[in-house]
Amino acid sequence: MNLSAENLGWRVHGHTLLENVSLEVAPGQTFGLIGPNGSGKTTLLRLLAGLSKPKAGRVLLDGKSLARMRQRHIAQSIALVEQQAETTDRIQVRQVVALGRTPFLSALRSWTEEDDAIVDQALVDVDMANMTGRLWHTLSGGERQRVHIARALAQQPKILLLDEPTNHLDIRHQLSILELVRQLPITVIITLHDLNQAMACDRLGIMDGGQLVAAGKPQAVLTSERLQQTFGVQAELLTTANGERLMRFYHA
Ligand SMILES: Nc1ncnc2c1ncn2[C@@H]1O[C@H](COP(=O)(O)OP(=O)(O)OP(=O)(O)O)[C@@H](O)[C@H]1O
Repeated sequence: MNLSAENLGWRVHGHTLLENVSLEVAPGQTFGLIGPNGSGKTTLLRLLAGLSKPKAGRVLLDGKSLARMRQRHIAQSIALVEQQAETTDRIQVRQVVALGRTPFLSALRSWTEEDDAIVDQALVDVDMANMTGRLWHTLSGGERQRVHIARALAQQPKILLLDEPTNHLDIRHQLSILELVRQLPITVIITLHDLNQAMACDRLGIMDGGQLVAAGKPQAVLTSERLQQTFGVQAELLTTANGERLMRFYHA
């Protein structure tokens, strides 16, 4: 499924938080959104998910404006994992993940064994299958993060939007979530602060001061000029024994 944004703008109390942002993410691509704190990444993701209505421009899903689609219909295609998503206290892990199936249930379509299987698989995918009965409020920050990702996976979205999904995770779970995300045959837009991890995306978009200042192949957009201008750092390029390129950063 193709997701695109045309000239998106967003303002709060007279402050412009997003200005003239246009982008297109092709089906199956993993698009990394990077940029300094406060550059507008979360604001943009919320507009792309249809959770906030743009003050200017529009978001298109396979050419159709999100503004014309019902929330339930959007939720059947797009899942968003927010940074500080909260969930009611007395709810078990499996119930949280099962919420991902909500957009598909109705008076005519009740819960089936297939829904159970989808929820089970999502729990396995994020390595939470051994905690299904645990109450939400007893989970650590990283465990909560993984449960929220599982809920989004259970939604079986065609487009998955992830806002810093690795920020609470230990290094093993960071790597496995990023690997999982890259292997999903769906469109993924993911915000990341680790620029070396971002290099593994198919394409990157760089946000700076509410604008998308560059978009394209990682090596084409993460130039030393861009790192200096947008992130205020310099980078040294290192090559590992197996030929992988890594950046080491220091103050500009
Ligand atoms: N409701 C609001 N009212 C006023 N300012 C807001 C509001 N929401 C966001 N902002 C401001 O808009 C800017 C962009 O915020 P946003 O959360 O989109 O940035 P971000 O790139 O996701 O940052 P981070 O990397 O820190 O998560 C920030 O300066 C933030 O303080």
